[in-house]
Amino acid sequence: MASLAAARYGKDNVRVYKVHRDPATKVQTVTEMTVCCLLEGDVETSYTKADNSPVVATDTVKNTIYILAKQNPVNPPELFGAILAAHFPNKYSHIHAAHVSITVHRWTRMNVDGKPHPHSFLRDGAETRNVDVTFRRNEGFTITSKLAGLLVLKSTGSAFHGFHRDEFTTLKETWDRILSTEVDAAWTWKRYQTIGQVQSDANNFERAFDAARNTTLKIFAEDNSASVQATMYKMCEKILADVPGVEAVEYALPNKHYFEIDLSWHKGLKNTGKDAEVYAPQSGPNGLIKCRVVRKPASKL
Ligand SMILES: O=c1[nH]c(=O)c2[nH]c(=O)[nH]c2[nH]1
Repeated sequence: MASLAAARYGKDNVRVYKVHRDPATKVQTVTEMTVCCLLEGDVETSYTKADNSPVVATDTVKNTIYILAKQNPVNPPELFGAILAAHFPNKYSHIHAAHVSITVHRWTRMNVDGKPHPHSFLRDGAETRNVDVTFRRNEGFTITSKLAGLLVLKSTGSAFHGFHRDEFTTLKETWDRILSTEVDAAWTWKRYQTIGQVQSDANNFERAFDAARNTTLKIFAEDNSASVQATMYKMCEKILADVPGVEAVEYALPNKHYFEIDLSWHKGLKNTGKDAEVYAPQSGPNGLIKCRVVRKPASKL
């Protein structure tokens, strides 16, 4: 006997663009995002009995994303995600939860002749701002904000020594190495009960994103890194200290290796250790270091 243990369905890869035109200044502002919206509820018979009657079609989900984007602000994405997620359980009594994931793509305003251009933008990097919002009837909203795909490199100021050694170990200790990673950072907010509560934190979502990005860059650049682990923990600590509404911070950092190349075979060329200048960037394998940091429970004393 089989039984349906979990099910959710909806539309993925819904691409949406929205423009805001300021009539007074004629300045236009654009947002481009990719949305995934999955529903959960009393839809079991659609899987087990080929009964489509409870299915809010995924095409309807896509239409709803467009309509709600027209009728509501799409910024901050945390708020739009919450509006969208709440819509489905509020409209359909047999839908109990909605999971919305939004990827916001960069369109950075162009500077032309030193002045911000009113309606022209550039894609300055693959970095995205993402959110995951789940709304469950009677439970409220869980919101995780993310920064993804931020590629960074430092050419010194990173070491890795004192690690465990045994008969499987070949890695040499280093006191000066290249450190490069593509930052994936996520911070989870305290639970919200109402859209009003999410709305009143709108500025905090914007500030938190800027703080998380600035903290990531500043600590990456300034930390005399003992390891990816030690550096990422400092980033998590700082974000928790700076953003009171955040309960947990997570990072996933690939360690993108740059190998020294011994060129001594060519006329004794010195290119290792302190003489290393030409390196071989590696596509893989790469280290992958993850952590999740939460606030310490308050002492009972
Ligand atoms: O910062 C690092 N952490 C590791 O765990 C590790 N392992 C490794 O081979 N190089 C590195 N670098």
